[in-house]
Formats: sequence, C-alpha cells, structure tokens
Amino acid sequence: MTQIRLRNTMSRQVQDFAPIDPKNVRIYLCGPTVYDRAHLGNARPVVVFDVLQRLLRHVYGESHVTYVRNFTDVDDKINATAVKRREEGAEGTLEDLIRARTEETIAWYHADMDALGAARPDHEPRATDYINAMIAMIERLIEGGHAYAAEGHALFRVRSYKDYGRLSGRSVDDMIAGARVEVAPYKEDPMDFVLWKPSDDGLPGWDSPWGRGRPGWHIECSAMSYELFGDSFDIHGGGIDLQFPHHENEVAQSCCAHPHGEFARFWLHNEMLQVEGKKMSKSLGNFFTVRDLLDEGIPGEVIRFVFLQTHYSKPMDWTAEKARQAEATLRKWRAAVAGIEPAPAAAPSVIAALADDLNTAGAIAALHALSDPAELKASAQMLGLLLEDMGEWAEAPAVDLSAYAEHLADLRARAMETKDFAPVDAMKQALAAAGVEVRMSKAGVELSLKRLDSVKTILARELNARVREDFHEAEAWGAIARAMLAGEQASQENQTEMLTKIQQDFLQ
Ligand SMILES: Nc1ncnc2c1ncn2[C@@H]1O[C@H](COP(=O)(O)OP(=O)(O)OP(=O)(O)O)[C@@H](O)[C@H]1O
Ligand SMILES: [Zn+2]
Repeated sequence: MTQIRLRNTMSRQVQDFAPIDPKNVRIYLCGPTVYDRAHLGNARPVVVFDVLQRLLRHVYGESHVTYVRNFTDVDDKINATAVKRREEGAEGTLEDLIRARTEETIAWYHADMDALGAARPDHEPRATDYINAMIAMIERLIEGGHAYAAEGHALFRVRSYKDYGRLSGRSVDDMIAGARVEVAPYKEDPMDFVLWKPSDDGLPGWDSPWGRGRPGWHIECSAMSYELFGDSFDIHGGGIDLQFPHHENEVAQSCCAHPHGEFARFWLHNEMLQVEGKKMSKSLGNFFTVRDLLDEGIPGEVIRFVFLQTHYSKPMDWTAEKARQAEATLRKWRAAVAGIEPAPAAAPSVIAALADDLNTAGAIAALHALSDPAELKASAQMLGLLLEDMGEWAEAPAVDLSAYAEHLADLRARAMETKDFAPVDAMKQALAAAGVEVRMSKAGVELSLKRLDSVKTILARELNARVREDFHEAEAWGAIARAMLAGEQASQENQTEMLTKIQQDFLQ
C-alpha cells in the first residue's frame, strides 16, 4: 500500500500518515462563512483538500474516506445583509431573510467549487443545525472547570488547558504581552475566549442555560466534528490564517471536553493566495471572486491547474501568464485524451509525488512525462484534471499569422532600401513580447504562436509607446493590433470604436 506522508502542523514535521480506521479515514476542513461570493483565496483550500481526499480514496478505497466541510451560517455579516434587505423593503422575518441569504450564498459556493472540479464533501454540516451539540459541549466544559458563565456569556478558561499554544507555537504569556487579546469586564483573564454570547433582540438567537444568544465561531467546528466523527479523527485542515486563534481554540475546546480523545491527529494548513505580497482577503478589499474569473471565460480547470502548480505550503500569486500557460497545457492534453478511456490505474510517478506531502507540482511534472494518453487521463484525474464532466471548452481562437508575416516582410524590404532597420527590430520585438516567436532568414519570415495577448493589451502598449515618443515601437504594436482585429473579422467600425474606448480607458 502507498505510504502517504504529510506535514503535520502540530509536530512541524513531515510524518507517515496512518489512519485510525483504514475503513473510515476522516477529514474535516473548515468551510466558508456564507455571507458572500467566495474569493479566489477561499478556493485554494478547497482544491488542495480535494486532491488530498482523492489520494486517500485511491489508497484506502473509494468508500473508505469521510470528508466533511462545514458552512458557518451564524455571523454578523450575514445578519447585516439581512437587516439591510429588510430596511430596503424585503418581505419576511429576519430569520427568513437570513436563511435566504445563506441559501443563496451556499448555492453560489457549490456552483463555483463545482466549476473547479472539486467533489462535494460527504457531509456539509451547517452550524445552525448543531446548536444543541454546541450547548452540550459548552456545558461539559463548564462542568470540567474549563469554562465559566458571566453576564450572558460563556467563556473558555485558557489557563485551564496546559497545552494551549502548542499548535501555533505561541506561549500564553507572549500572547498577553503582545496584547492581541480583547479585555472585557466579564473575563477572568484577557486570554479567555467566547464560547457563547448574548444576541441583541432583533437578531437571531437560541435559548441556552446562559440566556438567549448564539455560539462563538470556534465552538462550531469542535461540536460539528465531534458529532460527525467522535472524539478522534485523522486530518483537520484549513488555511494557515486559521491556525491561530481558530484552530488553537478548537484544540483546547475539544481536548478539554473529551480528554480521552485525540481530536485531530494531523493538522494540514495551506498557505495563502496573495496579491502583491498580501493575503487576498475580504477585509483588505484586494480580492476578486472565482466567479469573476469564470465570467472572464477562464475555465475552472485552468484555475485548478494554476493552484496545483504551487505546493500548498507556499504562498502564491494569481497571474494572467500562469493562466495562459495552464490553458495551453490543458488544451494540448485535452486533445490528446479526447474519446479515450482512462487507464485502470494512475501512473506510479504521479501517485508517488502526491504521496510525498501532496507534491502537486511534482505530479504535474510527472504528467508531462507520460506518453500514453490513457495513462495521462487516469493520472490527471487523480489531481481532478481532465475529468469527464468538466464541460467542453470554446475553440482556441484560430490566429492567422500571415498578416503579421507579410507586414514584417514589407518592413524588411523597405529597410533594405532605406538602411534604417529600426522599424524591423521594433516589430520583431513587439511580436515576441506579444507571444509570437519570430524567425527571419533569407528564405523569408517564419512566425509561430506561443500565446497572444489581447487586442486591448496590445493597443495599450501602442499608446504607451506613443506617450514615450517611441514611434517605431508604437507603429509595430499598431500593426499587430490591426492584424489581430482583422483576424477576428472586426468590422472597420468596431475597430474604431474599440480603439476610442481603449484610448479613453488608457488616458484616464
Ligand atoms: N487568501 C487566501 N488564500 C488561501 N486560503 C484562504 C485565503 N483567505 C481565506 N482562505 C481560507 O478560506 C477558507 C474560508 O474562510 P472564511 O470563509 O473564513 O474566509 P473569509 O472570512 O471570507 O475570508 P477573508 O479571510 O478574506 O475575510 C478558510 O479555510 C481560510 O483559511
Ligand atoms: Zn473551523
């Protein structure tokens, strides 16, 4: 049997993975708070853990894995949207409006993650369906001296758990010194965190021994994983941004409520999708959604491929160039495997890479080396690529390069007379920069396409060159753009319209 090795955040080491019960390997992934569309960063854990569950099913058997990903549907931001809708005249109670908002967001989430080829988990528990389990867990914590009630709240007594800080490698005293804790009059200690808090009238709440209120975020995952998995399970995952405090607090709650269990044996954290060195996040506002990319015509499979080219433990950026290259590779592979049945087994090289702490980049490199299309298909499917139901792609735009070649040949003929080769050089450079490979010899001009930037990008470069008063370069970009537009059979009118629009955009 393949030995899977995984980096365990708890031990900070890559360890051999052995499930508690090989007939039921259990993974829990912290899911989204369903108040809005998922941004691209939110999709990274989904893709990473989708590959992990595929690998586990491959090794332990299709039906021997239980994959759980929750929906957090108790949240101030959800409430705020519902309140706003009610103020705008929407009908129904606040509960109805909240439910409508979460249903809507869950449907978007499913559609977006389906488009990335991520299999739906076996269970998708919603926090609001587990309130009683959360209350029961808090009561156990209070009985055990690990929590206390104060002013309508229930709080976890952090000093009662000696291993607090082990997962994130922080000491309680450092945390206090760093003052990253909220001081509140009802807390015994500033480190203590909320298990239950009162709800204002007019906001959703549930009756509890501490009054009408709602659960804190951390207790949700502890209670839902306990209900579905019991006191010990195999792998707990999420983004590295959740390591502290969310996961640290989950460990404290679960281990204190069920001291005979181990809670999660392995902790796996994916690094962040970044934008210019910063985490993509709603709060920083530096985000775009998965839907934005899909609407731009970027297939979900391309998004998945781009994610998998970086190891999950490394930060990464999204770039248009990465997407372009991923698309080119996938087009090539899709053509190679069209109509072919996948081989019965994936290539050992691909499995070996994945088993080595989910080395997805290594697995992709191994895919490139496969020559049998049936094996390529079976192996790519291990990564959730080349799946049957990912839909047809639009044809790649056929680009006729003859117009460019003719233009370049004309320029060269003219340069032979004038002895001014600057226009030829400018055109060659522009073509290369736009993604066209140029070879010129006595016999003629030979062009081949590696990729081609959009007309809009090219026209922006033309304007840029004009602003710099580099007229040869500007002329070269202009020639490329005209040839492209002609290739796309844009009417003369369209060309002018497009040019004007782009000039306006550019000059803003
Ligand atoms: N930039 C990112 N890169 C990778 N994973 C991320 C990123 N941002 C959030 N995640 C992960 O997405 C999952 C869902 O998180 P959650 O719903 O709490 O995010 P959010 O609150 O909408 O995001 P934000 O962090 O932008 O406020 C979590 O596992 C989280 O770790
Ligand atoms: Zn969680």
